[in-house]
Amino acid sequence: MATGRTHRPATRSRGIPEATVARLPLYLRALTALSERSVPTVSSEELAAAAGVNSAKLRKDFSYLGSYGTRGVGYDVEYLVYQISRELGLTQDWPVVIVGIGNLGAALAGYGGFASRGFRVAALIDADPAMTGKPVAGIPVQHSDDLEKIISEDGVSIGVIATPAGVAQQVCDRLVAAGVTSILNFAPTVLSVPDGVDVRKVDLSIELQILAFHEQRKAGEETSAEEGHDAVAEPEPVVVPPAPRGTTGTTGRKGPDGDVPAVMPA
Ligand SMILES: NC(=O)c1ccc[n+]([C@@H]2O[C@H](COP(=O)([O-])OP(=O)(O)OC[C@H]3O[C@@H](n4cnc5c(N)ncnc54)[C@H](O)[C@@H]3O)[C@@H](O)[C@H]2O)c1
Repeated sequence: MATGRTHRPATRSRGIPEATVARLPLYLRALTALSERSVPTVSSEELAAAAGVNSAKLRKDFSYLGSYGTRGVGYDVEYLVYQISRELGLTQDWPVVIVGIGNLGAALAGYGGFASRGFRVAALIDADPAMTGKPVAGIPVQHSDDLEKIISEDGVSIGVIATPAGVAQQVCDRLVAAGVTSILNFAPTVLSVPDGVDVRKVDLSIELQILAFHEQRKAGEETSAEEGHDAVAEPEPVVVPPAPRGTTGTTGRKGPDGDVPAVMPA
């Protein structure tokens, strides 16, 4: 079933760059917080700071949405919430299935942030017969034998994989064959999917490893400062050219605002 990795162009069909798409949820989160405080307008600088993005980049991103704000007033918060939600496809309900209802799957099932962002947990699926029928976060778990039936009946296009790594590819293949075209993978394995299927991977241990790298670096800098001599000279940075269009870069670590840094340590 799996025929290879998905390669997506760096620009979506409607002309919005992938890096901009990756920042839209950051703007939306900041705008939603403003909306909840009934703040009517926001300047690009304030919103950029709240989203952790540079303000020139924010203005460029919003220009793709056709949103330019009003000089001296800023952006209308409610209208931007609507525009970004519409762009991200969040003005419609997305049924989601979670496969693998162990520690992680159960925690995800109970996560209120899905529903509030337009993702309805349509079904919880697990291979363990002892789990079948048991309610988790108020939803009865269904057996994985019925996966295909559940996907087609609920018109599900997004699947979350929270199974052990060893079965994740097989689960992924079944989800895709049943009609799922977007997968959020928590299992620590690389999934192969046919063209037209998007996979996003979440791995908290990788994030921790990156933090460990920075901690180690900070500790090294402090030791050098305490010893009263200059830190060991950093090697010259190597300038990494941007990946060619149409490829999925894997070497660059994404910054918080979705950028792949152009300069990486040697
Ligand atoms: N991405 C992250 O940051 C992160 C964090 C924690 C755990 N994980 C990963 O998430 C996965 C689940 O972790 P966990 O602690 O919940 O494990 P767990 O053992 O508690 O749960 C796994 C569940 O998957 C079910 N399962 C097994 N094979 C299945 C199949 N073929 N179809 C459907 N269900 C199946 C099991 O019955 C079990 O209920 C693991 O791969 C783990 O490494 C990732």
